[in-house]
Amino acid sequence: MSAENTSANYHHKSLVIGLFGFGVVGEGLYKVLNQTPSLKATIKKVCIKNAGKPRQAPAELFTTARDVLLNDPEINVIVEVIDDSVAAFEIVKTAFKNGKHVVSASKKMIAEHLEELLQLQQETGQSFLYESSACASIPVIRNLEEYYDNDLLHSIRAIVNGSTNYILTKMFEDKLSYRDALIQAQQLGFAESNPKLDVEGYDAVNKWTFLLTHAYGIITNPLELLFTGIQNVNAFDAQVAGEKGRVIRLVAQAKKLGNGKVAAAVLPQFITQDDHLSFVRNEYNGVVIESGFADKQFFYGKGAGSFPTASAVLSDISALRYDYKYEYKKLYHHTPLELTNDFYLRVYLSFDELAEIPKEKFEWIEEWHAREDRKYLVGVIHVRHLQTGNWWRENNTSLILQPDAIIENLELHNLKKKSLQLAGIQFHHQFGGY
Ligand SMILES: NC(=O)C1=CN([C@@H]2O[C@H](COP(=O)(O)OP(=O)(O)OC[C@H]3O[C@@H](n4cnc5c(N)ncnc54)[C@H](OP(=O)(O)O)[C@@H]3O)[C@@H](O)[C@H]2O)C=CC1
Ligand SMILES: N[C@@H](CC=O)C(=O)O
Repeated sequence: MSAENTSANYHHKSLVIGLFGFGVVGEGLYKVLNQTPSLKATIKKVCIKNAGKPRQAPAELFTTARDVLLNDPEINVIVEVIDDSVAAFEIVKTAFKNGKHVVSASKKMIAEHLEELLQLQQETGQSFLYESSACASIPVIRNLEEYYDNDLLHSIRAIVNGSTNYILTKMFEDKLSYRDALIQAQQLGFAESNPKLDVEGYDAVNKWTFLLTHAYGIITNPLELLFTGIQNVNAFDAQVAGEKGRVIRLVAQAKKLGNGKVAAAVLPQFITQDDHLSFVRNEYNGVVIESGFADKQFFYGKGAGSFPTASAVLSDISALRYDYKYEYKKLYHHTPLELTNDFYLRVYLSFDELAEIPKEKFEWIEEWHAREDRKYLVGVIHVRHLQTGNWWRENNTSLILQPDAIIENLELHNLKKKSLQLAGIQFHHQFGGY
């Protein structure tokens, strides 16, 4: 080991930080760092957008000129926690080119530019750490990166968005209206500046995009993945869930299929009481990993908010003291796995008018209920029928995955045969010979 690399030197490596953003996360980090003197990391300058805003920190710390931070040779770490993904990408690119390590919380920026960011990291050799952008306080990226071998990771199911989980909990446990629950999520600092990103599933799918890279070496674009948010989940769905002893959560999932490819989606799902995710309430996140020999493991922690997010940023800053970098092992050192859209989902669909549902797209329908106010069915459908159409998001239609939603081809044949035998007659009656 060279002189520079002794543990004593790691300990004394001084980190001089240029911080971008002083909102929920940035201010949280400022406070957390002030309480962690042992880290020997100091914020030299903070770049914000609006000079006139009152700040709980000395005025001389702030600037609106980004180059003051990016061109300062003493600053060796840029921490980027702003809410503008376009500006964030420019900041991160310049920071790399100027020889600075980067810690970021901007999941939208990371998901949309992952390939370019990977290339820049390779070209410049700088560290780029972004643990806080996935599940805030839960160290899921480092665990996926360091612990699980590609071959052993059978599946991951996770609640990765704190705001939607908070809204669902408040709506269905405390009977708060959707609007009031969202306002609370905003006031508590959980929601994105544009809350559409949370409630319509963009934030969760952004996170899932790069978690798939760390889990399976998959590089994809958020819009390639099948996703929606909680915008269509309604009181009727909650009532059906309650009758069956389930809760509804927005779940990101990925499963390695028998053919070695990975099925992935981010959709609302009914969660049974014995599922670890049923335990995840309010702004908490949870991750259930199923692997070859360990069986199930469950990670749980706060998925949004000032200090929980700042704690992950702090941990990334601390990791820079020993030059930690993600190795993207599944991408560079293993054979990366491929995403597939060739699988089936078992879904619940509630709607006003049956005429608006393309029944012919279903392989089969297992349940059908018509109530006074609304109707619902449970059936099995190929993913391509959801990816190529918007009908399941429109006309007040709500789609929620059944608990064991992903069905592979082989399994399908057996299930189909059995279900046709059991449900075929009833099915004909309900749909007039369909
Ligand atoms: N809140 C949370 O729980 C979590 C948030 N994140 C992510 O962290 C990031 C920050 O979120 P959050 O703190 O909640 O957002 P806030 O809206 O609370 O704060 C955003 C900050 O960014 C600053 N800003 C915006 N544009 C620029 C720019 N071009 N240059 C410099 N500063 C700029 C704003 O400046 P000004 O103060 O002048 O307006 C503000 O200080 C986002 O990417 C978010 O997705 C990640 C995990 C959890
Ligand atoms: N808006 C996000 C914040 C953390 O990533 C969420 O609600 O999860």
